[in-house]
Amino acid sequence: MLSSLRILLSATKCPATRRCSGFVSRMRYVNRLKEDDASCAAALQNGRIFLFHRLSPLLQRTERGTFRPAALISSDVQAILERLGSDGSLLRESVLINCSEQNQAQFCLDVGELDQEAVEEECEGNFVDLRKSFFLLSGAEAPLVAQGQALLRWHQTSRFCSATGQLTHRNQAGSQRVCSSSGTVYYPKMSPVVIVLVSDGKRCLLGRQSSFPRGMYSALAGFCDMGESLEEALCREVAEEVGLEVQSISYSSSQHWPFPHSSFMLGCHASVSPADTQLDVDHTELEDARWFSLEEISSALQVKTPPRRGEPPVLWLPPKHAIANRLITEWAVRQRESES
Ligand SMILES: NC(=O)C1=CN([C@@H]2O[C@H](COP(=O)(O)OP(=O)(O)OC[C@H]3O[C@@H](n4cnc5c(N)ncnc54)[C@H](OP(=O)(O)O)[C@@H]3O)[C@@H](O)[C@H]2O)C=CC1
Ligand SMILES: [Mg+2]
Repeated sequence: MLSSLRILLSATKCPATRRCSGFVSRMRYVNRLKEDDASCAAALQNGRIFLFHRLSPLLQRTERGTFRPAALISSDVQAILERLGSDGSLLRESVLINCSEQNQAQFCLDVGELDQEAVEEECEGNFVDLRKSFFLLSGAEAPLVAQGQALLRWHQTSRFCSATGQLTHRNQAGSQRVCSSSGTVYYPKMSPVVIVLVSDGKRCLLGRQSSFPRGMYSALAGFCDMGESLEEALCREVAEEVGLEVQSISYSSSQHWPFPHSSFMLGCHASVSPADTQLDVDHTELEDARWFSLEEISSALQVKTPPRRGEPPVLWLPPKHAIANRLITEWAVRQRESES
C-alpha cells in the first residue's frame, strides 16, 4: 500500500535565507559557546536573559499593549537576584538558547526558587503559562520562548544518569550533560511527531482530544514509533484515529514543539478519495473528529483569542505559531485558489 503513495516533497526555504548576512558567523559563535565553557561564561556576562518561573516565561506589556518576552540584561538580572536574597550562583545556571541578530548571546533561566510576585514586581512583568503566552506573542518570539522552556525542562528532568543513577553535570552552555561516573554524554532530546491535515478535496479533517479547551480542533497528530518512517507513522495514525487510508502525502514544514516533553513536529498534507470519507473515530484517542468546509475554516482562522467562559461555543484553532495552524492556513489558501 505504502509504495503506491505519492510523496511530494516541497522546496522549503533555508532559515538563513530569511536573515541578514552574518548568519554563518552567528551560528559559529553559538557553536563555540557550546564547546568552550570560558567563552560561554564571558558571553553570559554581556548576554540577554529570558526569565522563567517554574517553566512559565516572563512577559512584559509594551506601550502598544502587545506582549513580548522580557529579555533582561545579565547584570540587571544579577542585581535583582541579589536584592531578592539569592546568592550569585543562580545566574550561572542560565542555559544558552541562541544569539540575536545584534550578536548578543541569549540565555534562559528558571528562578522558580524565588518568590514569583517579588520577581514580577522587580521586572515589571508577569510569568504567564507557556500555552497562554503563545496566544500573546508574535511569530518570531514564540519559538524562542518555547526553545528556552524546553531546554530548562530537559535540565530539570535529566539530573541523573539513566544507566548508573549517578548525578549528571552540565556544561556552561547547558547544551549537554555528562554522567559523573560513566562519562556518558546526554543531549537534549525530542520525540518525532507526525502532524497531518487530511483533505478529501473539498473539506479538511480536524479532531479534538477531551483535554483540549472547549471548541478547539486541530490537525491529527501522533508520535512516530521506533523503526517507522514519517510516511508510515502518518498512515498508521490516520488509520488508528479515524479509520481512513490516505492516498497521497506532501511534506509542508517542521517545528519544535515544547509539549509534552519536546516534540519534533513534522507537518504534512494528505488526501483521501472523496468516495472514502466515512469516519470511524477511535474514541479512546479522540473525543471527536469531523470534516470542515472552507467556510467553517475561514471563520475559525479569524478567531484570534480563545472564547472566554460564558461566551457562545465557537470553532477555534491552535495559535498562529503552532504548525497545525500553518497546515490549516495552507490548505485554506490552496482551497480558495482551486475554488475561484
Ligand atoms: N504544534 C502543533 O500544532 C500541535 C502539536 N501537537 C503535539 O503533538 C503531540 C502528539 O499528538 P497526540 O495526538 O497526543 O499523539 P498520539 O496520537 O500519539 O497520542 C498520544 C499518546 O501516545 C503515547 N505515546 C507514544 N509515544 C510517546 C512519546 N514519545 N511521548 C509521549 N507519549 C507517547 C502516549 O500514550 P500513553 O499515555 O497511553 O502512554 C500518549 O498519551 C501532542 O503531545 C501535542 O503536544 C498536537 C497537535 C498540534
Ligand atoms: Mg493523536
